[in-house]
Amino acid sequence: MNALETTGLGMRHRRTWALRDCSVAVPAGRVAALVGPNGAGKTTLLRLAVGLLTPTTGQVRIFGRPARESGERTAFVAQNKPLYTGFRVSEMLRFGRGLNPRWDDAAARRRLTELGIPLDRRIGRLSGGQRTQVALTVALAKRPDLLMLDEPLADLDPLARDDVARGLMGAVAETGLTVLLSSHVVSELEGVCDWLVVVNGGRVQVSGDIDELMARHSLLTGPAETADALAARLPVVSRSGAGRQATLLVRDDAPPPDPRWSARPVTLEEMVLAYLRTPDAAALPRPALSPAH
Ligand SMILES: Nc1ncnc2c1ncn2[C@@H]1O[C@H](COP(=O)(O)OP(=O)(O)OP(=O)(O)O)[C@@H](O)[C@H]1O
Repeated sequence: MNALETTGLGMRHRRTWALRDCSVAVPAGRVAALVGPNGAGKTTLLRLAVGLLTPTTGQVRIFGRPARESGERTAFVAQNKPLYTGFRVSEMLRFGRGLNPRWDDAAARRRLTELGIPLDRRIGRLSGGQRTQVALTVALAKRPDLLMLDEPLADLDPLARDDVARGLMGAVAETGLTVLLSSHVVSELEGVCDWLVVVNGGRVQVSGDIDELMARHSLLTGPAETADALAARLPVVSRSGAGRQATLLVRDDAPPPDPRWSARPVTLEEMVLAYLRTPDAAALPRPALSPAH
């Protein structure tokens, strides 16, 4: 079962396509990273998925049902962490309890106590990391099956990022929910996320299991004068290097056919950057979508 599935999804604002022909699937139980440069369409995809925007083309399904019917099954933490800064944390919880029939107040209080966040403190007086944790706690207390977060790690120091990432992973382990989070900080997604979606210029470039994707890519280094000949024989994603040495990031796990070249595994960041530098490259075919609805 896919937690999120989009087919031919597009969103146009007047003449600008914020997202085009986007077909992706995030299987249930995954922690998926949504990565792309500024203006790539990440927020648009999340807002469409949560039903806050109506698509211009295509459709979104949440656990097999149209997004607008998913209601209580999804929770969304927007980029600007929409918390009422004048509220105390306890008032925020009371507010959430009143609005959400599935609200788990005991779990929310327990989580905040464990994090050392005082319930009587006003939201506006919390640090950025604490505010993110409160927004995350409120979202988790709704007991969603699919939690979507727009840039939850932005504006946080490394320690706070690590705390937030651990908090998310703990929640996934405890409840089995699916998470989709957008981020610019690719290096910090390693070990947190197990599914990757890359969007660039409104289009999907990559969608798949992170371990499988990394196993299928390698970084080749060798003499620059032979790079053209090698590149003609291999699916090259991006090319770099200066002087006499060239580096090719290829979508291939076989040893290089030229003994003057050496190969090593890619890191997640290298792979993502290679795609972002080459907007025409794509690691698709896409993951299997469920049969046409
Ligand atoms: N309401 C709108 N009206 C016009 N254009 C919009 C609107 N919302 C988004 N866009 C455009 O659509 C594109 C995608 O925007 P989106 O916010 O989805 O990108 P993003 O990947 O989340 O970017 P960032 O990483 O900077 O947050 C951008 O070019 C943006 O300017």
